[in-house]
Amino acid sequence: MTQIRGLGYLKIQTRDLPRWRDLVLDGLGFAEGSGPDPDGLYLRMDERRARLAVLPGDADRVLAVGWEVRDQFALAAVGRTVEASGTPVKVLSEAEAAERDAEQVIAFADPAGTPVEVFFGPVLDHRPVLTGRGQRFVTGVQGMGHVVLPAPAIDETVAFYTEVLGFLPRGAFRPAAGRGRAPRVRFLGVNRRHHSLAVCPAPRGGDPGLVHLMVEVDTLDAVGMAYDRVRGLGFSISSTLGRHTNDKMVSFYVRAPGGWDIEYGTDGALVDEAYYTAEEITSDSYWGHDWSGSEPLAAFSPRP
Ligand SMILES: Cc1ccc(O)c(O)c1CC[C@@H]1C(=O)CC[C@]2(C)C(=O)CC[C@@H]12
Ligand SMILES: [Fe+2]
Repeated sequence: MTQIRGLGYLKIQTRDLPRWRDLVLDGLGFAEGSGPDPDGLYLRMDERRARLAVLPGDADRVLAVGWEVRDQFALAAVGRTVEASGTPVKVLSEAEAAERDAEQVIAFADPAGTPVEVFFGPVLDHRPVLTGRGQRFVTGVQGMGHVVLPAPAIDETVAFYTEVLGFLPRGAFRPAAGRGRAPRVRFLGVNRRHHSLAVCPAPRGGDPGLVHLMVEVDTLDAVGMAYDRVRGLGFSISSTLGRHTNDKMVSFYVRAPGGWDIEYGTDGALVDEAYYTAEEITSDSYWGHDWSGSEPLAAFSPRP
């Protein structure tokens, strides 16, 4: 069994912070929090100080995917296992951990080059979470949501997450275009959320290093209102509303500055490990999820 309990936080860098503010505050109704960088944008979804941190910079890229473990013993165990696999692990200083609102943090890169952090002891903010539409984000024991990472060497990356970090296989998808040849998108889970991570075959690594971040809210109305609002703000809809066949989530995808998406969904299923077996889906959705209007994802485009 894995030590990892869920997706804890995501830290990214952007060249267009004002547009990010519009998207996540006005559009998607995240609550504004605070953090160490006075110029940074810190977003709350629950009692955590910041689940999503958006920092200004000269490139659009992921700075850290933060995975949460129970305590210092679990963190030490993960650190030892990752080191033993031949991946160098950095133990962050107390100041660096405090900057992340955690008691202790370790950092390393996965085989695709994604900056990974594992932490325990998140600092809480007990003030009410004033979301834009009064929606509640579905977090708690399911973690913050899921991330989809591009991986040029997908097998090696999946092996790292499953064999070293202990993520559980939660099925696969082979997009129809390349059936029989295309490598599978692989879904991986650590809790009852169907997937906390998916690894997507991509021609290259590098920036932005993300395909999408999925966050879940408690009602379909909140999803519909966010859909209307981001369109009103002029954001590009990468995929229309639809229901996925594996996690049963009803969601849409909106393009964020930087060439990757935020998936905003509701009604995700809960996996019961007592009965679950990993399956291969042959369609991403029962209905909807029309990607035909999507601008190309940076992760799948040639480097400019
Ligand atoms: C198939 C699927 C199920 C549940 C999800 O949360 C989810 O994001 C997906 C992936 C959707 C979709 C896909 O599978 C084919 C490759 C796609 C189009 C991408 O390039 C980004 C989203 C991916
Ligand atoms: Fe997703």
